[in-house]
Amino acid sequence: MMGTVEGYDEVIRGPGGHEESIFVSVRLRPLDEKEILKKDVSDWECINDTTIIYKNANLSLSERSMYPTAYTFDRVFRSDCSTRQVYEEGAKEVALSVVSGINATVFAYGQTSSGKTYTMTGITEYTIGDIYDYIQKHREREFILKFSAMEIYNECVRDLLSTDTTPLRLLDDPERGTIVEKLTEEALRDWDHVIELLSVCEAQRQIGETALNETSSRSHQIIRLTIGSSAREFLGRGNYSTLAATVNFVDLAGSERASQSLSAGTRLKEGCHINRSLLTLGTVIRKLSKGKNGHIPFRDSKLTRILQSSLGGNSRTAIICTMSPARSLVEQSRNTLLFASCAKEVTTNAQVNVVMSEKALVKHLQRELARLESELRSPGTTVITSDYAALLRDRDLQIEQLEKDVKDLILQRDIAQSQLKEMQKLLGEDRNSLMRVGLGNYPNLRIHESPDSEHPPDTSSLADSPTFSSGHSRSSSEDNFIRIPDYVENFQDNNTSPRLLVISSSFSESESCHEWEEIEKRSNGTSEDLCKEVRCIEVEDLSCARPVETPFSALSVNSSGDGEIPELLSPPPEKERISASPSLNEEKQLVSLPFKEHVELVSPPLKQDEQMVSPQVKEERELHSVDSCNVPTANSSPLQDLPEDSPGSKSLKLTKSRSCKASITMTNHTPPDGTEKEFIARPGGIGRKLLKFHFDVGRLSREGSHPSAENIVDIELEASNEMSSRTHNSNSIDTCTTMTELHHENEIPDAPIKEPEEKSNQPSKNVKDIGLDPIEDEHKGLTSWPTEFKRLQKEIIELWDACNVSLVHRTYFYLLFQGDPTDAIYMEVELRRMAFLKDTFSRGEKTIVNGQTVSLASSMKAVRHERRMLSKQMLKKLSEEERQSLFLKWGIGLNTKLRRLQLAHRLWTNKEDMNHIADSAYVVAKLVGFIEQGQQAPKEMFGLNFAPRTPSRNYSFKRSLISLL
Ligand SMILES: Nc1ncnc2c1ncn2[C@@H]1O[C@H](COP(=O)(O)OP(=O)(O)OP(=O)(O)O)[C@@H](O)[C@H]1O
Repeated sequence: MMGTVEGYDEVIRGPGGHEESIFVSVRLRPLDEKEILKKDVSDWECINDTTIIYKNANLSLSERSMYPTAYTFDRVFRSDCSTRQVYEEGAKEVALSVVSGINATVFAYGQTSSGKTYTMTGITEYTIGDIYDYIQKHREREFILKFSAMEIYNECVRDLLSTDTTPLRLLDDPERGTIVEKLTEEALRDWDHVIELLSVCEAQRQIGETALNETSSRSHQIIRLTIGSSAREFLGRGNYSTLAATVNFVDLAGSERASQSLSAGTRLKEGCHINRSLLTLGTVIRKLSKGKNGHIPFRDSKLTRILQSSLGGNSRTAIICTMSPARSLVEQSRNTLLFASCAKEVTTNAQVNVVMSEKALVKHLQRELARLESELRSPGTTVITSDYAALLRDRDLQIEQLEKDVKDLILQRDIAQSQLKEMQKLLGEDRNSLMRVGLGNYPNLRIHESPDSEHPPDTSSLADSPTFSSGHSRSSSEDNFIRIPDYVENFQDNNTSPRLLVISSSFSESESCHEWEEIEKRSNGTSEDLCKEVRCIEVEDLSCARPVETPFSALSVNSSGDGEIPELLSPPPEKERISASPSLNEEKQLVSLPFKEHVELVSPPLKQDEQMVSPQVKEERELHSVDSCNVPTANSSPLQDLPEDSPGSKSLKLTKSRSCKASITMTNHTPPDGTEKEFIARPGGIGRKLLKFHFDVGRLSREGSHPSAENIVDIELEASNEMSSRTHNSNSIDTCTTMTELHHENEIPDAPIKEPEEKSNQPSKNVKDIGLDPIEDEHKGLTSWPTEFKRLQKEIIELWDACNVSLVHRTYFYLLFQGDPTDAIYMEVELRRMAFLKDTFSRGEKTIVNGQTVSLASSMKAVRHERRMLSKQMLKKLSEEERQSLFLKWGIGLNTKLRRLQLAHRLWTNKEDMNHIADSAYVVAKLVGFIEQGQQAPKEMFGLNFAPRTPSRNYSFKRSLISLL
């Protein structure tokens, strides 16, 4: 693992790192002359080595009850303690870790004039002195010491060893953390050189007189010593290794209030900046003290950025809080102690940093490899260490998680199968039913027949129909077909992780097509390679719909992208049709999932769910089924008379959808060898499990009264670990079934959970059967959808954050998926994709997203760029008033520099706070014009594409955003 030692490129953190609390001590200084003159009294007393108390006898009862009177720390120092003692007992151990290759930080915090500089000056000198002593005593090693110093003044970083006052930039290095660009580093020659450099720093440091301290330090000062050491006997041999670490001595500026220091003008401005930095430091410490899980705003100030690793990362840290004993400063002193109390709870995880020469690295890796190999070869002889046990536990957890995933997918597949069965039933009963629901009137509708259909289409009956005219060619119908690029990328991984491939989506809007073409060009794929012709059907509206016995209208569609003219509505060929049985033996399993806004339809229970249907509904269905082949009219739908709350009482409505298509395909396919049996019988044998989840949804659309064929969403998911794979060209969809959406206004499908074992014995559940009865569902152990949604949403947000996903993507996804039960699949798909991405990044690997190679570092960079783009948009998209109110709301000073950039940098940063997420989404949506247009991207695009697909007409911005990914 890489460490963060400035000046060293490749630092390996050795073992032995452990969590350790920051060492916190408090130093009380004596009353100073001014305080004595003002007849101030000393109200604080260190009653032992660890406790300091407030001893004001005049304290009112309410004050006593409000504040603690005793505070305990690792060490407290009385006012008569020398700085040497403070160093020895409060900082030495931490500071000298640096000679052993462990980063260290010592900093002083406290109100102005409390003795921070007084203390830190001594600590710095004592430490460096001891380091030289150590070097003297360890002749067997060669040491290199480098000295640098900086100050943060008014939120600008200045090099204290240079006369150039140009602010230095902070750079983020994914491996080394925050780096101060161009900071001078002097190689130390000897002790005199140290003293010389320290006095240069002192002279350079911004000092300004305040009412409380004539030589008040107005800046935060960081003196940094980097020490590298190597054993002399290996030097020059090429296989040496070096211990490398830095120690920071941080003298913070005074945290006085502007009123107290009577600051005005420049001093007041300084106070604001100092306080902002200190405020952020306080917030960071407070948040860290509660754990490192939430968002820690290190980036909100230069100080916390630079000190990030010292405050919770790879560093040992000691904080000395200095305070005056004066009664008049009691409030400040309490604040200091509060800060110190929080700091006590913060832990860091320092590790030994080892820099290896290439040769040494190779040797080290060879040794490591040999060790691992021998462990693998003889696990029995290897002592079952706690590491090994932990590894096993991890594996178990992974297996558990995978089993859960498999169950979820099986359930989703079952649901889809049952829906598909309904469709097939519809097709089987009446292949021309779609004609009767009005499709014959749509001149632009074309439907593909699967080439190897067992039921060749009877084109004669349709030959004259413009709807099914075989005279259409793709090129002549561009306006009605969407060309969908198949950004199918094989995320081929080792055989322990599922393969995911993917991903395409598109809008029906022509601009979106252009956008796709743009992206296609960028990804070096030809349109032919990437695009797929989509054939969809569309049903005009409710008035055209007939009451049907199944919840779907279904068509077989050949979407192989071969340009063949669609010929006929036909059921899919037997071997490729989804079976209603839960068997996994089919080559592919097509699963339709409900999409809202598309179809609202009569949804009588599936056949296998018959027993779940109330007798009343059954009776009514029987009554109406007689008429099911007739073209209905709005007022002739017999089902309209059904009671509102009966399961089949919803009317069929096929409405417009935007174009969409998406494909997620796992590349391994189940060999038809009964693997599923194993899979079903041995859920624990995850390595041999295969799950295919083919999801294909054709979305129906219309243009006025003449809908155009637009959509197919095809998602095929397959998870396989050990299966021998045969390559599947995901660009071609062998047989797809276009489905309409099942959307029940009142019947909310809940999160599907079902044991795989049950599926062979029990009828598949239709979406509508799940979640209707929360109490019953609870009995069955089903999670309620709202709870599940929140969980998924939170997980996704966390993964976005971890993977540095585009903010625009997050925003669209967040705004589109607000908890509708039919969103479950999108949430699931997004979750999986992000988990995959995170996993890939965590292994330090790159992957390909939309034709571009993406790594953790590049995604980080892209998000930074995106933030800059967003900040630029603020001028265009937000009025002055809106901007100001946002700055205020987001705690950004109205006069601070780079306000817009600051705002952009705060967007989507606090993944714990859902209000923050909602606000961020709102701001981003506003900036990219999403809100303006009142348009929503089709949800399906998210199934499947990582890149933002803004429906915005602001192409240049949109493109630049997309190009960020
Ligand atoms: N423990 C101490 N014993 C004696 N004198 C002290 C002690 N601590 C501080 N002083 C004196 O108090 C004064 C203020 O100290 P110092 O400048 O270190 O405060 P500071 O906290 O760094 O203030 P600022 O934040 O304004 O820079 C100095 O004159 C210093 O000599």
